[in-house]
Amino acid sequence: MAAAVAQAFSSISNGTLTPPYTPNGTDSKEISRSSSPHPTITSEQNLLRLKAHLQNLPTDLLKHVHLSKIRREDPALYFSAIRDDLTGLAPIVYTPTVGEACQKYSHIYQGPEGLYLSIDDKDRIPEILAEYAANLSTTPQILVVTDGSRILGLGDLGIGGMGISVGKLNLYVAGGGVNPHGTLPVVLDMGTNTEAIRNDPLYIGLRRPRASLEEATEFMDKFMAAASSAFPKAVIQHEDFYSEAAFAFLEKYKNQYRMFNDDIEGTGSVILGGFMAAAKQASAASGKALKDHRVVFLGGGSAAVGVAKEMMNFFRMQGLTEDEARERFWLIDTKGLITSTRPDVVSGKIASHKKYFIRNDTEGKEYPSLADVVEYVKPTALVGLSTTFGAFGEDVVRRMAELNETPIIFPLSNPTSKCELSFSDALDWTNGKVLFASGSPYAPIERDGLLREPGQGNNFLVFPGIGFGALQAGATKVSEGMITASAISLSEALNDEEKKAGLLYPRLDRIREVSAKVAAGVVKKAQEEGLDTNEKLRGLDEKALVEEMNKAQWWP
Ligand SMILES: NC(=O)C1=CN([C@@H]2O[C@H](COP(=O)(O)OP(=O)(O)OC[C@H]3O[C@@H](n4cnc5c(N)ncnc54)[C@H](OP(=O)(O)O)[C@@H]3O)[C@@H](O)[C@H]2O)C=CC1
Ligand SMILES: CC(=O)C(=O)O
Ligand SMILES: [Mg+2]
Repeated sequence: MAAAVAQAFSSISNGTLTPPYTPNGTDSKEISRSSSPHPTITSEQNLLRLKAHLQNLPTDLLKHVHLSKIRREDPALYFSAIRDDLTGLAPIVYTPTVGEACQKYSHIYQGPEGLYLSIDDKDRIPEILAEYAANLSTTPQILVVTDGSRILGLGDLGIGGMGISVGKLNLYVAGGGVNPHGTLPVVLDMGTNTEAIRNDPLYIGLRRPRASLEEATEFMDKFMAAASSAFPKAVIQHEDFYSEAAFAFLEKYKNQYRMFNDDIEGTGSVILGGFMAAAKQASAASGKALKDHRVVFLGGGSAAVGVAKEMMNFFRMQGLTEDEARERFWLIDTKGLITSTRPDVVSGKIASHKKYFIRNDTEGKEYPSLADVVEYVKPTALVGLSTTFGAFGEDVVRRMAELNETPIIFPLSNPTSKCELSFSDALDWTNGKVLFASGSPYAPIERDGLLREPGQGNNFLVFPGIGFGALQAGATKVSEGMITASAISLSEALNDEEKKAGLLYPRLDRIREVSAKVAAGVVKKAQEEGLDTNEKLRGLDEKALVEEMNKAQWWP
């Protein structure tokens, strides 16, 4: 079938639109059968062989490339390997290695992995998607779409952003239990502003500067309408759009389509969930009321603003008003603390998404550096979403430990090469007192006879459950309430052993269980808000909903 579809597509495509992709290998059964040279070779042997081969490959990028090939040829084998060792393979198929894979996408390209749509084809998007849908044997349920403009903290990688759409969908399958044949990675090629990429002879995307937001919006309008019409039940996840576009698209489409933005909302959810656990531990140690936590953010982009807004719910739960909750946050960008007296704020040039968190209480004084802000605010928590490696320096981290019994420090920028603070420095500079979560994984460290396990504050703990829950509920949209419900479900997913070990997040090897709980929370909220259409799930209590989510999960 794939060949037939490819042919159908090549007849209407040009430019960078590649032939249609069979989502994560729609025709995998056929491929597996024909690629097996002898009928006595078992799937167990194939799995053992894959694991042995991976161990012999010298770099994580080579492992990533090999696994990508396996995923296209034999998804069941690929997802069996991930099922057996998610903790070991997540850093290969996802952050940090996926960042390098996106940077080198055109160099390691082995064939289409998803749907590549070029802005040059924007007037034919409805036709292209309708034909694509008509030729698929399985209907996509989850689409992850990027324009490649802000891939992790690595900047504008153009068409290389396809790697992130693929990586996220692998986690939808491995972590959330979505059927791989129901996943569709999409990249919208709108050019790239990274000149070195445009000049690379191997680059497979459009060699033009990135489209303006106005032109991009015209393209997105067509894509969102056509994708929702071709796949009316699918959930569309927006991923790694540069901050201005991310907010503009979320605002425009959130009430119109079944979509959410992972960087703004998924990250908001996962950090709210982890902060709930961290704040409780910190308050138990210090005696400080939960409502009195103070949070400083390094970064004022889509992730920082999205997380700060979602974290406000923590303070609302403590009884604060919206204004009082907002007062618990201080955001810093490259120009320092965002204050009402800063020249770019006074002149009105500040990006609109930052305006909500402008501080009006600094009496004309500016605080240009993180150290200045920490001294001024005396925060209980520090969150890094600045894309700046090592930005949480020794002085600042030591000061946090002087100010707090157990400082909460979340350096969340990805990949590891952009992370604000390593786990070992965090432990050393706080004398082991830190409550830590990073965006990309760090290994546990033994300290004072105890094994210290870092948290991984990464949206992959929630987006599979958000998408799966919205899908199962048949939700008409993904509401803010559903996002907050996902955070609460995540915070309630810690088991007794994990709580005793002081973890902020459930262990990765329980991700399927956790995703089912997150999805159930999302379904429940959709029902409460009257946004669900799946009548079969109505009237079920939380336990029954979790069971339904478990039952609906696909296993390799
Ligand atoms: N852990 C997770 O689950 C997630 C992590 N992330 C990570 O968050 C990071 C940021 O993403 P996003 O918000 O979309 O990106 P942006 O590039 O839009 O935002 C980065 C922000 O950091 C500020 N900044 C950059 N350098 C410094 C510095 N030296 N000091 C102070 N501020 C600085 C920028 O300031 P200015 O505005 O002045 O340019 C900007 O506000 C990425 O690395 C991404 O991988 C994102 C989503 C999820
Ligand atoms: C994790 C993620 O979504 C990001 O770093 O952009
Ligand atoms: Mg992202």
